[in-house]
Amino acid sequence: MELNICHLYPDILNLYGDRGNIITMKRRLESRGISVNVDECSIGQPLDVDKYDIFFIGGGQDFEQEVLLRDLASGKGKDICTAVDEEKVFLAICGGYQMLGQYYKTWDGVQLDFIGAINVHTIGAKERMIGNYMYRTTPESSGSIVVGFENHSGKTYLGEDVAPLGMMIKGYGNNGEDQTEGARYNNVFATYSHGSLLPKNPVLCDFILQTALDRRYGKTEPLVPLNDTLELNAHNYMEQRLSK
Ligand SMILES: NC(=O)CC[C@H](N)C(=O)O
Repeated sequence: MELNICHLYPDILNLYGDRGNIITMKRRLESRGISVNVDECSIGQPLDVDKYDIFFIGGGQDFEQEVLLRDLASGKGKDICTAVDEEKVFLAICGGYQMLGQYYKTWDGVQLDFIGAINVHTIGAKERMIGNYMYRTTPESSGSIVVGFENHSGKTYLGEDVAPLGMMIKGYGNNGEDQTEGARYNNVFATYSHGSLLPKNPVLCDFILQTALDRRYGKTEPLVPLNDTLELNAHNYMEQRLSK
C-alpha cells in the first residue's frame, strides 16, 4: 500500500513546526511497510487533487493568510473544495483550519473571504487565546484525549453540518465559549493544536492514517501497534499537568 500526501503552502503556513505532523505521519506509515510520497504545493503551483490521499495545511498569522487569498481565488480554493467533497483526508491547523472556512474577520476589522470548504467562520478577538490545552475527540474522531498548544486571536464558530473534532477539557478551543474544539466534516480533521499534535497524540495520528487507507483501499486491516513509549510519556506528562 502507499499514500500520497500534499503539503499545502509549506513556505507560508508554517508556524510552530506544524511540519512535524507530516514527518510523524510518514514515519508511522513507513514503520508499517506502507510507502509515502510527500509533495509540496504553494502559491502559483497547480494542485493535482486526484493524486493525493492526505492534504496537510499548517498555521499562519493574519498577514500570511491574507497573502494566500489571490492564489485561492485563482482556482486552488475550488480544487480544495472538490477534494473535501470527495472525502479526501485533510489535517488543517489553526490558520489553515480558518482558511477552509467561510471567512475570517480579523480583530482589526479586515474581512478575509476564504474558500468555504467547511461551514465554519472565524471572528478575531483582541485578546489572544494562548496556552497548553487539552480536549477529548468525539468517538467519530478516535475518542482520545489530545494534548496540544493553541495560540490564536480568531474565535471559530461551527455551522450546522459541521461537528466538533472534540470537546474541551482545559483551555479555549474554538472560541472559549461553547467548549468545542476543532471541526470534523467528511474526512476533514481541523484543530487549533500546533506543533506537536501528531507526535504527542499517536492515537489520533493512527486514526487519521487509517481513515486515509480505508478511503483509498476500502476497509483495511487495523494498523499494527508501534512502540509508543516515548510518545505516550510526552502525552501523559502533559495530560497530568493539565489535569491539575
Ligand atoms: N496560530 C495561527 O495559526 C494564527 C491564526 C490566526 N491568524 C489567528 O490569530 O487566529
